Amino acid sequence: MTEKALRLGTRRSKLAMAQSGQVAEAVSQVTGRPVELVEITTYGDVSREHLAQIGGTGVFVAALREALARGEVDFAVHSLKDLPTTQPDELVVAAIPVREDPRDVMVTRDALKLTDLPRGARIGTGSPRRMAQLNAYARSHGMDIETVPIRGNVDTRIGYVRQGELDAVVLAAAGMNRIGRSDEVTDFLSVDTVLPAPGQGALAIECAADDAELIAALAELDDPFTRAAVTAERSLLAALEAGCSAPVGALADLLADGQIVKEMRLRGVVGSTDGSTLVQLSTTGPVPETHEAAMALGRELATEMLAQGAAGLMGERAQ
Ligand SMILES: NCc1[nH]cc(CCC(=O)O)c1CC(=O)O
Repeated sequence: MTEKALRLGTRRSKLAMAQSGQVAEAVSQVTGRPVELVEITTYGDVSREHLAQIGGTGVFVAALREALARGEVDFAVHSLKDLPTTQPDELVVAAIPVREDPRDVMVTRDALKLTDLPRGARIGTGSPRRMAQLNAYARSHGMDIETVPIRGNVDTRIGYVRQGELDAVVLAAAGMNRIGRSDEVTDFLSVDTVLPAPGQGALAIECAADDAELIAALAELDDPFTRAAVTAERSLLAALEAGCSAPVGALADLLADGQIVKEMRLRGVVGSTDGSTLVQLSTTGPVPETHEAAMALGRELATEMLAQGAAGLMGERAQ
């Protein structure tokens, strides 16, 4: 007897379809049930032009959440970095699987590395976080670059390089991996150069808070270390009172002594998009074993960053 299929609500973009497809397989394995993809078309998908005006990736998350709340689908997969830090009561993030590569990468013309880009190189990115850190790096390394605000999906962004309009574009390694285009990456940016967005590379699997059976099954896909890390990163973001378009980077990782995990380190950065000012701090503590402990790690670092002037850098937006 075959069990009734679980319905996974997904956007139809290449990235969304790729990550939903991968999670569908894993969920099918742990539940023993088939998983059916249900495409949710959002206003943002229909009109890219309007997306900038109606507020970025939040609209996609909102549409999926509405479908979940209406019971049209059983669960949804989000890129954690696009997920608002506030959690609606009726929904729960039932699993955060092991994180992919959190780094940002570049696709450049002639396969150049960041350090080899010529004077006046034009680097496309719509992210104030990426702009701030690339411009700060250029300033401190005597480089002359220009960050150019761009938008669009992976194809559009890489297209600017292929067509010769830009020398480089910045993307997330995880996205490139998930859509099977990591071979086009020409430089992996060190997190010391560009700290990724809070939650970058991680996925959130969300379902209704009262679906106890599904929550229990999805819990098998949860990675507690990834969950602790992204919780700390997102707590930092929330405590800075910043949104997903703020110039904030955060990355938590484990410090190990040989095989033995000792501590969790949380790094944070906020900057002005021209790179003239960066507030960059890190803190280290015991690996958080509870949600509250992970939240506290993020709040502590935020307090220190605010004391060093982070608040004044938060208002900036991509032009
Ligand atoms: N803002 C768009 C977005 N949201 C999630 C990813 C892929 C990486 C991830 O899952 O963290 C991307 C693409 C990018 O930033 O290049």
